[in-house]
Amino acid sequence: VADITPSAVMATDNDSLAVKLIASAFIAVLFGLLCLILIRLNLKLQQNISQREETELSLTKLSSAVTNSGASIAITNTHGTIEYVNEKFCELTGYSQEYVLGRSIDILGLTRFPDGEEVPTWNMSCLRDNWKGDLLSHRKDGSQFWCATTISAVYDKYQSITSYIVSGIDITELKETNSAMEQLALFDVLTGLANRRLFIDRMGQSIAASQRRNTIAALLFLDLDQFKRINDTLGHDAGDELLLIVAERLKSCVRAQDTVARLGGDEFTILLNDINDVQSITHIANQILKDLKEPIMLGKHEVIISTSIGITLTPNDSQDVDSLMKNADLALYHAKERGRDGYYFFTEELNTKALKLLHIEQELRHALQMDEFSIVYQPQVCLKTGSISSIEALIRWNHPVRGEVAPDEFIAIAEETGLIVQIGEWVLKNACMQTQMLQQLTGQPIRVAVNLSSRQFSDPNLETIIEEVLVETGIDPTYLELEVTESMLMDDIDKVIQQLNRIKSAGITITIDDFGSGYSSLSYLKRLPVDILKVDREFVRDIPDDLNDMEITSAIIAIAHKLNLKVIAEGVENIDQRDFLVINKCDYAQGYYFSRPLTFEDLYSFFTAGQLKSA
Ligand SMILES: Nc1nc2c(ncn2[C@@H]2O[C@@H]3COP(=O)(O)O[C@H]4[C@@H](O)[C@H](n5cnc6c(=O)[nH]c(N)nc65)O[C@@H]4COP(=O)(O)O[C@H]3[C@H]2O)c(=O)[nH]1
Repeated sequence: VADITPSAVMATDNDSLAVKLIASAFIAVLFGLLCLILIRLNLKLQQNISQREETELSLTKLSSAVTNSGASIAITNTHGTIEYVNEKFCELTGYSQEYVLGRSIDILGLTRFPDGEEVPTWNMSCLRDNWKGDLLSHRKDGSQFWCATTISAVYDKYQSITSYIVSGIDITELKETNSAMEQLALFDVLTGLANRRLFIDRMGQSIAASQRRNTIAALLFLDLDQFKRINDTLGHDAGDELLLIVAERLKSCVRAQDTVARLGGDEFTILLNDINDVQSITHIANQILKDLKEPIMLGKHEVIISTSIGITLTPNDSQDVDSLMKNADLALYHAKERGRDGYYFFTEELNTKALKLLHIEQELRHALQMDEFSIVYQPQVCLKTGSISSIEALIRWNHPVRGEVAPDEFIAIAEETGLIVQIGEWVLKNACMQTQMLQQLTGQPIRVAVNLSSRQFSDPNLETIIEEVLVETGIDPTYLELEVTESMLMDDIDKVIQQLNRIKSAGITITIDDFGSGYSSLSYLKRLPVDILKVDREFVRDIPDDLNDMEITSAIIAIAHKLNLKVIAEGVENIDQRDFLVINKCDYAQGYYFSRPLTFEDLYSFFTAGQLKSA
């Protein structure tokens, strides 16, 4: 039975209030906790949202960077199957996205040049590291382009490759510019043959290879014998065409492993590699000589050329590029000296001769600087009057150690080295100056004869030099005589005639020296504007013992007179020779019989004392 007394009722009310209070407190705590959790959850959620937003933003940025990148980008799986390409890829390759997705990256036909190394295979682990290189790739239309490519592997958290990113930039233009520059730097523009730089580089390789493989390499220097004449007469275009034809013919004479180069002008060089015997070289040299002699059509003109070849071998002659070049040049020079249209192998004797030549050349240069040259004069006598008609200037070299050196010992070397041009100018100037002085001292109209060498005669500055000397020394041109030899006049007769005419028009006398010793052709003699013929010493020497010489001498005198030319005989040593010349109406004579060559001082005394033997 329930206690329903008032006190009992009051107690019951108090208990339920307490319970209620506790319950409400509990609920409040619970609610508070819930709120806290909710707040924290909300915070976390907000954090996540902003993180996600950030990630999304950076993904958008990245994707936009990839999509709009100036580089072509493709993403493939580990087998090279394309999963993504950007716009630039489509622009560069000509493929649409739809076409390439799901296809292999091999559609680009990526290959690697020039070393021939192939692009790494896609499914191989060799791509762990990034790969960079230039690839020759193919567009959809088949055209090729050079691509500077980077292939990077993408890894997952377990360090396994999940995909590859292939990015590339078109560098075709750059490659083309580079190869054009390389072409210019290493190849001859006209013929497309190797130029000097490339040839020297190849020589270095050949020298090394011949040592390694125990074989011979041969270096051939070629010089076209008539190139200058063809260039001068038919013009430079014809000359260029000729060089192109020669280049083709030379290439056809050699094997694939050989190098043909053009060093400049008409200088060609050939490098023959892996030669086992010298016969193979002579065989090729003969083939070149034969092939180059085949007629060549230059416009309407058919020309026939020949060549001279100098050959040197490595390792036999040298293993040094410079020495081999010098050797081949020397051998070429010798081949030309021996009469052109032939080949000559370098020998050690050639080298010794060249070294000697070099030494004398240095000495001659020094002699010019140190004033070691002087001039002696040999009187030339008029056989009719017995008076001195002129004097011949003859150079002497007063060597500080060797004493007086005769011109026969150094003129040829000076000629060979080209120094004769400077030496000849020195003689011309000093001979004119001293003759002018002699004229003033003696009051006599003395003419001076100066020898011209062939190099001087073909020097384009000769006429200017003569003019300058005439002005500088003040000598009247009618007192200057120039002695040229027959061989100098043979080269290009029409040009020579014009040149002689110009010199003669100034009033200068022209004499053909050593007449009879060379080619002596009467037909050309008739055309040449010369004044005097000088009978070579050889014909005078054996007069009166040698009947032949006497007949030749008298014939030369007669012919010269028929052509209205004067005659002078040189090397007159005795009275019999003089008498013979007088009887045969020779105009002038020169020789020890009248006087030896004299120094300027002796010549002056000679004039003043009248020591001349009666002519
Ligand atoms: N046996 C003999 N010889 C005689 C007689 N009379 C003169 N001689 C020599 O014969 C040479 C004549 O000169 P050349 O025929 O022009 O021959 C010259 C000339 O070709 C060349 N030469 C000399 N001086 C010069 C020069 O200034 N310039 C050039 N380019 N050549 C020169 O050197 C050659 C030799 O000159 P040199 O030794 O001075 O020799 C001179 C002279 O000394 C004689 O009666 N008997």
